Amino acid sequence: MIEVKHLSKHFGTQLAVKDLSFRVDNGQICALIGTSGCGKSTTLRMLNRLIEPSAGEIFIQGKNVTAIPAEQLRRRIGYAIQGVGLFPHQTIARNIATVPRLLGWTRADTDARVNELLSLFRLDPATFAGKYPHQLSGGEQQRVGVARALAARPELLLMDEPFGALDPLTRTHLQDELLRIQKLLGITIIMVTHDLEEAIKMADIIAVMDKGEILQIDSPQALLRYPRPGFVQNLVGGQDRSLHLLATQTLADIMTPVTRPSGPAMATSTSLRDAMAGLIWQGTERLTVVDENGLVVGEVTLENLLKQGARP
Ligand SMILES: Nc1ncnc2c1ncn2[C@@H]1O[C@H](COP(=O)(O)OP(=O)(O)OP(=O)(O)O)[C@@H](O)[C@H]1O
Repeated sequence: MIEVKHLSKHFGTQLAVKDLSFRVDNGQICALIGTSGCGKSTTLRMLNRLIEPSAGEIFIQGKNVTAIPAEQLRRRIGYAIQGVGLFPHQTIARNIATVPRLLGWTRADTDARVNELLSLFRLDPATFAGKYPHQLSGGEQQRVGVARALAARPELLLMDEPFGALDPLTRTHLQDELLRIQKLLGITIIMVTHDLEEAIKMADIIAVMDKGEILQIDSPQALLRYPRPGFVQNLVGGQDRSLHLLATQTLADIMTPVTRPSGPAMATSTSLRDAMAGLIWQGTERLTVVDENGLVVGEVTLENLLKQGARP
């Protein structure tokens, strides 16, 4: 668990981050979202002490991190940034091995970890380990950047717009990959984004920041249903708010249990947004929900879907 209490940062006379307090439980993903210059990156960089706070405290698993030497702390916290920052003259394997090598892992343990991470990110070790960063696509490089951040099994992963520079398809794909890996490893993630859709898809809790302050911190659904008037409402209140709301739930959340099929089959994990698109596309008003073995477990009607996306 990571807890931040009254965290502030001055740059000269400018107060870039003002009295932030929040908490992220183990295994959760927290997204910091807000307009450019609102203090997201500064907040993230104070968590691993790349920037020293002007005031406030940070606790990781109940321990005040100011008591931990910054170097040691950074090795316990993974950090992945937009544009990756891979070392251009080192192979992919060596890039990923950076922190394990600093920590003095044995060659065998380091090699095994590199192979494990490459496989986890669906990059064939035999093909990729010996390549150099410039020989990889942007999406592949970004995966290596995240793999490197995870190499020493950190308890916390900080990500600063990790998918910012990618095309929408690659971006969606990498978001799915990261969610899969995060579930597998149970790691805690704090990510900076300026993309509401990304925050809704990835995060358990979203902190909306403006001018150095957190204006609201809530689950995606609560944020969309009950945004605070003003900045937050403007951020989430566009015409696609109903679609965002639908994206926060899956068929498993709203299905009526049945055992007989009554329409096109969709998996329990399908988001209501995708289900709605599927029904519109197929021109039908009822769908069948199936589990991972293809067994019928429920049904959902278009009427029911519409209610979920309606104004609260
Ligand atoms: N090292 C620094 N020295 C002086 N001012 C800084 C420094 N780093 C950030 N700032 C200022 O602090 C404010 C917050 O910057 P920060 O990078 O945290 O914003 P951000 O929300 O991450 O923005 P973006 O989305 O554009 O990256 C900005 O006004 C910025 O100009």
